[in-house]
Amino acid sequence: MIRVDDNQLFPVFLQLNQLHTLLVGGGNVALEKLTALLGNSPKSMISIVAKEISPAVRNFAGNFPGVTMHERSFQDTDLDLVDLVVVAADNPDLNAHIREEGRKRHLLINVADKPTLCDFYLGSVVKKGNLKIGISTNGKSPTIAKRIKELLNEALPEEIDETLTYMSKLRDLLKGDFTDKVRELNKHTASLLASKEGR
Ligand SMILES: C[C@@]1(CC(=O)O)C2=NC(=C\c3[nH]c(c(CCC(=O)O)c3CC(=O)O)Cc3[nH]c(c(CC(=O)O)c3CCC(=O)O)/C=C3\N/C(=C\2)[C@@H](CCC(=O)O)[C@]3(C)CC(=O)O)/[C@H]1CCC(=O)O
Ligand SMILES: NC(=O)c1ccc[n+]([C@@H]2O[C@H](COP(=O)([O-])OP(=O)(O)OC[C@H]3O[C@@H](n4cnc5c(N)ncnc54)[C@H](O)[C@@H]3O)[C@@H](O)[C@H]2O)c1
Repeated sequence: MIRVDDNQLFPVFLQLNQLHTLLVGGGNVALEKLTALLGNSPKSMISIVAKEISPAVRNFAGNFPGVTMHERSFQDTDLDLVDLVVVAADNPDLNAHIREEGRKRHLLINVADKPTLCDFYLGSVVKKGNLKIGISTNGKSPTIAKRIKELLNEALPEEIDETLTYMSKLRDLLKGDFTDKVRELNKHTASLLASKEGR
């Protein structure tokens, strides 16, 4: 049986465009994390620090005005002006050092593919307009997270975004107190579950 307390992750959705992220490393894994960060938040402010920045990272990052690149070794002062840190370097001692220095500054840190060094994990993401679903397997299998993403991507219609926009407009139009509005909004969405209830 699954014990719920084994899964301690608390999901949040960050406004990365309002935060400053440091990415340490400029190789393949850095490119993957950069793609995930900018794919979701193209206006992110990201500083990349790496001894070597690959042409692929350079080309991709060049499309985003919020990204700055610094081709040199990491230094502790890189942590001074940031809110979040993602480490994708190929040096375990450096990972441990950044984690230690980051903790001193109360920063949240992700060390790519090293769950024990992470304060937060990146997740698989399903996006349909305003709808965004983050998927985590509690670090057990990112491959399964990716498959569930593919499944949900196929199952959810693109029109779901129109429904969200309609509901947002409807909420603004509704009169009455909070309870009245919630009752009305629930009435309007009941049909979304009708096929399930009809079974
Ligand atoms: C979701 C996604 C987001 C992203 O990276 O953007 C992500 N990994 C993705 C893909 C992926 N990564 C790996 C594989 C192949 C192997 C496999 O599946 O095991 C695949 C699949 C593929 O590439 O097809 C390798 C891997 N990853 C981790 C380990 C270490 C370990 O497990 O101990 C190893 C083994 C390294 C080795 O063997 O050396 C660890 C982490 N990877 C996480 C996130 C966090 C947990 C998320 C969760 O709770 O589920 C966590 C804990 C930390 C973090 O990195 O944040 C992204 C999906 C992209 C998509 O949606 O398409
Ligand atoms: N490539 C993969 O598919 C993969 C899969 C799982 C795990 N990993 C692990 O992830 C890590 C990164 O992998 P990668 O393929 O991106 O490696 P990589 O060699 O392509 O990139 C490593 C990056 O770290 C930078 N770096 C190293 N020391 C630095 C320092 N002191 N300051 C600043 N930058 C520094 C390098 O310049 C380089 O840009 C490795 O530990 C690897 O074992 C890689």
